[in-house]
This record gives sequence, C-alpha cells and structure tokens, in this order.
Amino acid sequence: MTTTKPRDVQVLPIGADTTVLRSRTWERLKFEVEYALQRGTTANSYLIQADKTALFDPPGESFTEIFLSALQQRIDVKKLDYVILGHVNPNRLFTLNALLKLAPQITFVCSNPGAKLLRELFKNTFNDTLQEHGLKIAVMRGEETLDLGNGHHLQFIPTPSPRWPDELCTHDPQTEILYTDKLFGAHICGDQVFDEGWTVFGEDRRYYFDSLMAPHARQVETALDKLRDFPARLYATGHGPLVRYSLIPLTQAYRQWSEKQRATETSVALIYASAYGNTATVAQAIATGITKAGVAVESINCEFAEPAEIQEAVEKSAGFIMGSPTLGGHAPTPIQTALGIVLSTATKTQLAGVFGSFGWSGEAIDLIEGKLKDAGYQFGFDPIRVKFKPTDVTLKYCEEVGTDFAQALKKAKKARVPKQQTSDSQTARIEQAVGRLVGSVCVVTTKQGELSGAMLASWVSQATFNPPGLTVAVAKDRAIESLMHSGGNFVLNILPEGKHLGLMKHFLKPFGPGEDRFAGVATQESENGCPILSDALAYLECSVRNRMECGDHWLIYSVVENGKLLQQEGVTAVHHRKSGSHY
Ligand SMILES: Cc1cc2nc3c(=O)[nH]c(=O)nc-3n(C[C@H](O)[C@H](O)[C@H](O)COP(=O)(O)O)c2cc1C
Repeated sequence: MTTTKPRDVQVLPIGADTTVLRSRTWERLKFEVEYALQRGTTANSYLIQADKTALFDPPGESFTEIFLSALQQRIDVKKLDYVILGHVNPNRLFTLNALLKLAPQITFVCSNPGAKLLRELFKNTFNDTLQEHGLKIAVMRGEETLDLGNGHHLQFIPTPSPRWPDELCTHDPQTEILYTDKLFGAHICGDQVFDEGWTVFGEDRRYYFDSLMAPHARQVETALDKLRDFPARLYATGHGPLVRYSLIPLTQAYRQWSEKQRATETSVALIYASAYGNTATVAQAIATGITKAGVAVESINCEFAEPAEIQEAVEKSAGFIMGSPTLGGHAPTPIQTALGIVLSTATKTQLAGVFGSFGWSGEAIDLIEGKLKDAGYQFGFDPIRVKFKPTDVTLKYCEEVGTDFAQALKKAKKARVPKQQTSDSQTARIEQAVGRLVGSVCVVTTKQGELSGAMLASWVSQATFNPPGLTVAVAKDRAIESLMHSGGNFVLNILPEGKHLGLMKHFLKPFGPGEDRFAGVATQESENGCPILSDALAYLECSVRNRMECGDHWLIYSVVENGKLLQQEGVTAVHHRKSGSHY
C-alpha cells in the first residue's frame, strides 16, 4: 500500500466561493494508533472567498511550505481576513506563525479553550511573532456568528471532547457545508475528493472511529445532537474524503457505534493530562486495546473536567487508569487534584493502572503509582513509562496492555456473577452440534516493520477459487487483529497431523503484552516478509482484502499470493471439539 509519491496539495472548488485544499501524504504521518493502517492521510483545509476571506484549518508543519505555495497561487495571502481553527494543536503552530508573519491583520477564530491554548503556544514557541504582531482572536462560544458576505453567515458549534477540548464545528448556511473537523474523517489518501462508492471507506472509517472517537462516545453523541440542527449537504472533514454521498449512513453509524460503547456494561475510567500530546497518544493506544476487548472507555482529560465528572466516571467504572506527563519534576496540578478524587472515590476492588510520558526523571508516574500502592489498590499492569514520544512498538505494547486489563475486568466480573442456570438443554444441544464442525489446525503469523504476531487458528476455510482465497475468523480481542486489516500480509501455516501438538501448545499459551511469540520456534522468512514455521506441512502467503464484523469475531477474507508444500508426506492436523462454544 505504501508508495513513494511526494506530498502535494490537491485543490478543488466544492461550493459557492468555497475551495478545498487537501495536503496529501501517501505515507504514515505519525506514530499514533489512528494512522496504523498506513494508508496515508490528507489534512483538509478550506477557503471561503466572499467579501471577506476565511481559511479553515491550515495543515501541520510537514506541509507548511507546499501548502503556503498552493494558497498563494489562489489568493493574496497578505489580504487573508480570518483563520478558523476546528481545533488548536502544537503541530499546526508552525504554519499559523508563517501565515501571521505574512498577514499580521489575520483574526484567528476558535473556541474559548482553543484561544487559551493558542496564546500559550505562541508565547512558548513564537514569542517574537507575538510581540511584533500581537494575536487577534475572535472567540466563538456558540451564539456568535461571522459574516463573510455573499450569504456566508457562519455559525459555530463547540463540540468539546477529552481529546480535543477546544473542538469547534462551523456551518455555512449559504453552501450548507458543515465543517466537522475531526468528526466523520478517515486516514486515507487518494485522488478521490468526495466519498462516491463510500462503502470502500467502511473499514477505514470504522477504524478511525474506534481509535479516536470510541473512548469519548458520550461526547460524540452530544456533538451529533448539536449538529442535527444544521442542514448539511456536505461534511467538510479534517481528514480523508469529504462526505457527500454517505451523509445519512455515516451519521447513523456514528450514532450506533457510540450507543454501543455507552451500552457496554463494564467500563474503565481513563484519566489523564497531556501538555504536548505524548501522554494522550499513549492513552489512545491503551483505550484502543480496552475497547477491542468489548469494555468501554470513559476518557477524562483532567485539565478540562469538573471534579464531579471525574468522580462519576470512577464510581461507575470497574477499573481506572491514570496517565500523566512529568513537568518540572511534578505531576500537573489537575492530575494531583484528580488523584485526590480517585483516592477518595475508587473502591479497593477496582483494578488500577498508571502510565505517563516523561523526559528524564518521570516523578509524576512514581507519585501516582506510590499513592495508589499506599492506598492498597491492585494494579492490572506495571506502570508504563514512555520516554518522550512513543514508538510503534510501544504503542502496540500499550494496546495489548489495554486488552489484558479489560480481559482481567471481564474475568473478575464473571467470577462475581453466579452462573445462570440456563435451561438450556436446547443451547447445549446446539453447542454440541456446532462442535462437530472441524477445521485445519493452522498458525497465522505476521510481521509488519518492527511488529509481529502469531495466533493458533482452526476457523479457517477456503472461500474462493478465483482468486484463490480463504477466510480466517479472528476474535476481536486478539493482539494480532490490529495487524490484519485490508492490505496487510500474513502467512497461514498448516500443521501436520501427529507433529502438531508441540506448536499448538506453544501458540496456545498466554503471551504477555509485547512478548516475542516466536522465541524458540524454528522459522524462515516468506516472500511477503512474514515468518514461515519450518515444521509446517504447508504454508500460504496471504494478503487481506476485507473484513466482515461478525459478533465477537472479525471474519477476514484474504487472497493467497504464494504457497508451498513443505512436507510431501503427511496430512493436515484437524481440530476435533466437544462444544461449539470453545475453539
Ligand atoms: C517545561 C517542561 C518541563 C519538563 N520537566 C520534566 C521533568 O522534570 N522530568 C521529566 O522526566 N521530564 C520533563 N519534561 C519532559 C516531558 O515530561 C516530556 O516532554 C513528555 O513527553 C511530555 O508529555 P506530554 O506530551 O503528554 O505533555 C519537561 C518538559 C517540559 C516542556
């Protein structure tokens, strides 16, 4: 999927006086879970040229130069009136500073928390520009409007969430374009600007939602309620295709996915603060791991949460995890306040966890760990200490930690709830019958960059002749699941009858987060870069084409691109079971 195409800016008119400028990268932009599908992304900016000129969401630093050059070919940047910010982030600052130097008259338009952050970021990073030009900011709290002329009388809708406390959507009644910032996006790069044939984006949109929105599903629902009042022909998203053809199904899907999170019985309160985004990135990876195990996450950004909100989230959760950066040898004040609330609210049966990003000493993590330990809480995992920015490997580790944490909560709950005396001779009969389905004993192996994974699989079946294809059912909470999205490669190792028990035992044992699944196992590398088990009967090199969500599993359809018999003699090991409710 990766290409070496250079970054560029794609420009297209999309409505009266309105143009989209899509800063495109075909490569993974950052080491954050949301970019893990590696399909590149677009940072979408928009320009309205009416009596006044407004620019929405200039892109981050890696695009500054090409973006400004594309912009200057279309407008006289020196005359730009407004820069509207769907959210403020440090990465965008570089471009904002360049714009301000070119056009000191610019008024920035953002929410109240956005304005605070913008001032702080300029003060810390570009104080010279601040001193020279000052910073004109129009704060939009929801009542105010901005008239650009020609009917572009903009209305603003604050949609705060723990991840983007300053998020601000904008509605233009003239074009009926709703500028939705992070909502309804996808990290995918291509020539297609709109979402015609939108079902092909289904997997990317769902992945984007799961990694970015699911941990604050409650706030997503509030945002949907607010946005419902604004007629929209187009969602002008911050990333990926603009939403024109799937307005209704995508909005419904967001509603449905959010409700599903909220209806989940077991939840984890994920309480953190993050000055520069690193702790937030770790929090996101942990949250992804928790939600994929079927446990909900209630994210709390301490800096923007009321004490009552923290208390309520802790009270209703089965476990809590706290994350903090270390700044000046301390945990930031909001973390210290939140820790006090947690200590006075959480019961000792609630499982705890601690993480944080630090530079050199990491006192905040020690402080939280020490206080929780002294108070007698049990930890679901050893504190995660990340030096500055997490790497790909660290994020995968955090995701697996999150999954294990969620599984421990589910196990504890199961132990507490007495087994229901279900009638159910009928159920038992079905399970016995389903158990008579058999499958080949296989091991799925994969390697992507520094990340690798393996899983014993017997729910494997040939699915097509042309192209040669097969399906594998992968439980949603499997660690390998996140490496088996469309475009990903794996090897299916088919084990020989009689010699399969050793490998079966090895791959069935529980692995800790980040543990090497191949230690002590003879392997060689396949053409697609994944491990082949040397003792397999045969292997198939597969490429994932699509995934179907089926209850607690993903059914993954893949095309076989290469394969070989490793042993001429021998037959396939077959897995016989007593019940269809177990593997
Ligand atoms: C002003 C400032 C003070 C810092 N003080 C410390 C410190 O005392 N000890 C430490 O380990 N790291 C320190 N750091 C490094 C941060 O902890 C590190 O950058 C971390 O990744 C920030 O996490 P965040 O992105 O979630 O805010 C400091 C960083 C800054 C900018």
